[in-house]
This record gives sequence, C-alpha cells and structure tokens, in this order.
Amino acid sequence: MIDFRGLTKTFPKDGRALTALDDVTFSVQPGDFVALLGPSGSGKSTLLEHLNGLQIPTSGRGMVLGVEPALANRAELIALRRRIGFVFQRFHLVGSRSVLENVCTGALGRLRGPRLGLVTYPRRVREQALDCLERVGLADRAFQRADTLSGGEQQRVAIARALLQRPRLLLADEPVASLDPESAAQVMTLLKGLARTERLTVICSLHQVDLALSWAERVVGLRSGRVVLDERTAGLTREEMMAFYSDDAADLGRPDSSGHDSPGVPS
Ligand SMILES: Nc1ncnc2c1ncn2[C@@H]1O[C@H](COP(=O)(O)OP(=O)(O)OP(=O)(O)O)[C@@H](O)[C@H]1O
Repeated sequence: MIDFRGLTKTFPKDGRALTALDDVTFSVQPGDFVALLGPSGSGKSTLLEHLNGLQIPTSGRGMVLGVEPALANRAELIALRRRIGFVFQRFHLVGSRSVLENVCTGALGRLRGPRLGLVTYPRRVREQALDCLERVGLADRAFQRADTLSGGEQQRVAIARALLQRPRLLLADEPVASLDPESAAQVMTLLKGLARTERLTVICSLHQVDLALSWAERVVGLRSGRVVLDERTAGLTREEMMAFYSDDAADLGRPDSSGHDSPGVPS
C-alpha cells in the first residue's frame, strides 16, 4: 500500500537547506490504522503531503498504491489522488452551501466541468452523497447550511466528502485538533469504524498521545523529520508514549551531522 525508502525532503530557507524529512523509511499494509505523532514542525504534514504527491522527495523513493508520485505523469497523479481521501484540521467546507452539496464536491474529480448548486450534480452523485452522510450519521442534516453544524459534525461531513471518492487510503491531518474532547472521540471512533467496515487504510496525524493509544493500531513517531518510534500500540504504555514527547527523547534517532537546520520544536 505504502512503501517509503530513505525519503528525504529539504526546503530552501535563508540560503540553507531545512530538512523537513530525514531518511524516512516505513511501510503500511492495507487496513492499517496508523497514528503519526510528533512535536510541531517534526514533519507530519510534509510526510502526509508526500503520500498524495503534493510534495516530491529531494531524495529517496516512495510508492503509494502502486504508483511512485515523483515519477508519475499528470494523469497518473490525478488518478492516484482520486483514490486518496484527505481530511484537514479546519474541515474546508463551504459554510454557505448545504451539507449535501459539500459532500457532493467529493465527486468533482470524476465529473467534467465546474458545479455550483446541488441540482448541478447528477442524481446518482447526490444519492451516493446521501449514502455517505448516512455512514457518518448525518443524513438528517443534509439540507442544512454547513456552517450551522458543530465543529465535530463539520468534520464528519468532511469525512463523508472524502468517502464519496471511494478512497482506498484516507489521510487525516490533525483531524481533531480543533475539537472538544467529546467530538474528538466521536470523530476518532468514526474513522476507526470506517477503517474496519470499508477496509480503509487510515493515516492520521495527531498531537494527543491518549487518542493515538486508544484508536490507532500502530504509532509512527517523528522528531526533526526522522522516524524515532514505530510500534504497534498494543505493545506501548502511555508512559513510553509520553517519554517520546519529553526532552529526554530529543536525543532519539541519529544525530544531525548534515549541517542542515533541523525543525522540530516541541509544542
Ligand atoms: N512548503 C514548505 N516550504 C518551506 N518549509 C516548509 C514547507 N512545508 C513545511 N516546511 C517546514 O518543514 C518543517 C516540517 O513542517 P510540517 O508542517 O511537516 O510539520 P508538522 O509536524 O506537521 O507540524 P505541526 O504539528 O505544527 O503541523 C517545518 O520546519 C516547516 O516550517
């Protein structure tokens, strides 16, 4: 499903190279539910962006769903992105549009031309969108304005929109960071349930150790762009996870002898 070998990404910064990902090697099997943990700036978003070809590595190789994004042509990249759902911290819904229309936008990748208004979507797409809303428990809100829903509900709408793509891989970039604990638990429960029932592979970046331990099957920990932890959650204690965030853990991984700036400021 995913196989990254020695992936490194640098960004130019003040005339030097800032290493956002440093020799990252990891693979993910179909159906895995992986939590990506790490301090602010440790490279979580950059790693997720490499998974759908939004970023291309500076060196190393990465295969995603049988495609190497760095070598893919435009058509192959578009086809790859259609098979990958992406959920963001800030939902990215159009607040003035109905919940159902927001979900319908998940089909734009396979429709020709722009759409504005629910009736401009084919009936089949509207029915599929309603079905996706049912799967996230919000079918009764279909015709409400999206901005009248709570944050947790809006995130569930965003997940329904991603489901309409019929993805094989769902990437979630801090999907519960702006939610209260109860809504966060609901969203994580939903993601976990979908991973099981839809046989979806989920990679979810998180800041909360407890959420990762409760919902993920595996934790990949990043620090300064390096993978310093990769374990099944069943074999991990909360203390071990917290130690990953503590100052003592700052020395984990290889020392940076590259002369590059290292990001990764504990938040
Ligand atoms: N497009 C870019 N151009 C330049 N630098 C970037 C770019 N994207 C990320 N970076 C830098 O790469 C490093 C890793 O950033 P990234 O957003 O991946 O971290 P993160 O772990 O997701 O952080 P957070 O938890 O705060 O979202 C940071 O130092 C960031 O400033």
